[in-house]
Amino acid sequence: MPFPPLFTCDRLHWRLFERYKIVAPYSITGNALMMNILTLCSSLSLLLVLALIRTNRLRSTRPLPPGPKGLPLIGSLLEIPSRLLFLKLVEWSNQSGPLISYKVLGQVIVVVSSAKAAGDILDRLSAKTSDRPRYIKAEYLTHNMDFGFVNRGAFWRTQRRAAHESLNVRAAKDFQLVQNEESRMLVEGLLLHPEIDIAKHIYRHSSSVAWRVIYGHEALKLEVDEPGLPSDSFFAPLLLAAVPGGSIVDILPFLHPLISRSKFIRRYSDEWYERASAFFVKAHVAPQVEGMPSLSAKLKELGEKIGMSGDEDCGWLGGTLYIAAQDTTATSLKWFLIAMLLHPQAAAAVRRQLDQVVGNRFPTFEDMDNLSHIHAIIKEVLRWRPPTPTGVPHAASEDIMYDKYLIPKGAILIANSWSIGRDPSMYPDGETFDPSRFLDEQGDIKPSSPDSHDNYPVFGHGRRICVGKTLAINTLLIAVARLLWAFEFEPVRDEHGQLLPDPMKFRDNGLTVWPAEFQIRLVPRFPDLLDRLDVSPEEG
Ligand code: HEM
Repeated sequence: MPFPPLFTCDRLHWRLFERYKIVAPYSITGNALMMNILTLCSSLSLLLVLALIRTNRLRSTRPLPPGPKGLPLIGSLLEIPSRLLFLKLVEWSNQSGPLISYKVLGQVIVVVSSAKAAGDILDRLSAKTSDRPRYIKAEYLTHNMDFGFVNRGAFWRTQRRAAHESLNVRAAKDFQLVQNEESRMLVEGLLLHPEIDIAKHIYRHSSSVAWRVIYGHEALKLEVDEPGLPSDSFFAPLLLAAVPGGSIVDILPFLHPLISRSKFIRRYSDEWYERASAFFVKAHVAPQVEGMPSLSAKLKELGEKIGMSGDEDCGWLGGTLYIAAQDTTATSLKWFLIAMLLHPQAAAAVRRQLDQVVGNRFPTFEDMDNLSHIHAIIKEVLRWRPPTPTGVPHAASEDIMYDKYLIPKGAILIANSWSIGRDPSMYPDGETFDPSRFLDEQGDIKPSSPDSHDNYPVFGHGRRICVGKTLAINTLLIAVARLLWAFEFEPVRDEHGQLLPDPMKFRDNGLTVWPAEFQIRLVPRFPDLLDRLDVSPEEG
């Protein structure tokens, strides 16, 4: 059965199908096929008319920010890579400046690549720039239950407030107990099980912190997965769907009526939703470890007072946080290890401070005020290799005049945190990994620059700023301090010499970008390391 005309084997078809792994509608036959062709053709014509109207409307006002011209009507569709969008955005920003725009089928996408522009547009104008673009594929997957992907409205506000109640700077202190225990387990696991891939240790650690903080259950084990716990790859479709152009239905929204009516095409998303929903709700309602603080426990206690009483709402709030937390934290730790392999002098500088401040005992949260180098190294890792280099896109809810440009209502706004972290006015020589850029002459952390969010531009902006920022930083602080204290990191060698990772080799996981697989050898710094880890959770 041939494809409908739209899907003939041209470059566009190949790119779309190669990227989105769309199942060709081979099963559509006869009249149904004719109807679908007609629907598609009429929808396409409608879309082209809309694109023309939009283009003309914009031409009559101020210009859009500069950027690639693209082709008539389809804009830059063919220039957008199917993977690692951020590399293309960085290239265009380097050519055209800190505020650029491009179009895909009439949709305007504005990319913000300097700290000042991000501060002006995404922070100070956040009343107009904190919506999310519509993510149709994510809607199929989550049924609009993930508040990170929905527009501002009553549901977003209630969920965001409940998340903030449990994760703000003060509340996050309650979870240091979990972070202590988990970072100790990470070191112990790496020491006792060097045969297990380091990525698996890290994945267990970051997932387990999130799992315990959110649902209050026992720690996740390295070997035995929690029954029914979705693997990291399970969440990948959602992370992919949240990148602009990350799904075919978001590029060609006229397919939505067709897809939404076809149970056959939607069945994967529907099954995904059922499985995710069952898992999150079960995790929320199951009894928690007694006395353990957790988001679920708080929701059960406060319930209706904060408008969060239904198990589905509560389960999905936990699920939203779990998805947002585990992969971003694990990705940061992987980039940290790569940075340490490539820059052993930076690791040595931190260890000198660790040896002075904590000596032979296990570092604790109480040491953190005296460990400026640990803070600096985390800021630098997240600046140098932001785990979410294109952030989570915002949308403009009104026309905005910025500088001499128009950012039209409905434009998708991308905070290009890769380039913001290389903004020469704040981070000169941005390609170089140099944690000392954050330290003053006394070795203390320097006051942060304006619009830098405490030199953590990677956590986003405005009303949408990452709600788990403090939790994430605390998880990283204690894990990084303990890893550097416990081990020397060495590259693995083969007959040709050292196998050093290539920091420009990436694995695209949608919103997060991982380093390509790498190998590392961890050498304990103390012969009796295992005994030194034996601390009570309160001390630890
Ligand atoms: C290093 C780790 C992390 C990074 C780099 C990161 C980064 C981000 C970014 C860039 C955004 C989008 C902000 C914006 O739209 O301007 C975001 C949003 C979000 N983050 Fe994180 N995040 C991390 C850890 C966490 C953790 C640990 C949690 C939860 C426990 C979390 C929960 C969320 C949620 C729920 C949102 C959506 C907020 C909303 O739309 O209102 N994140 N994060």
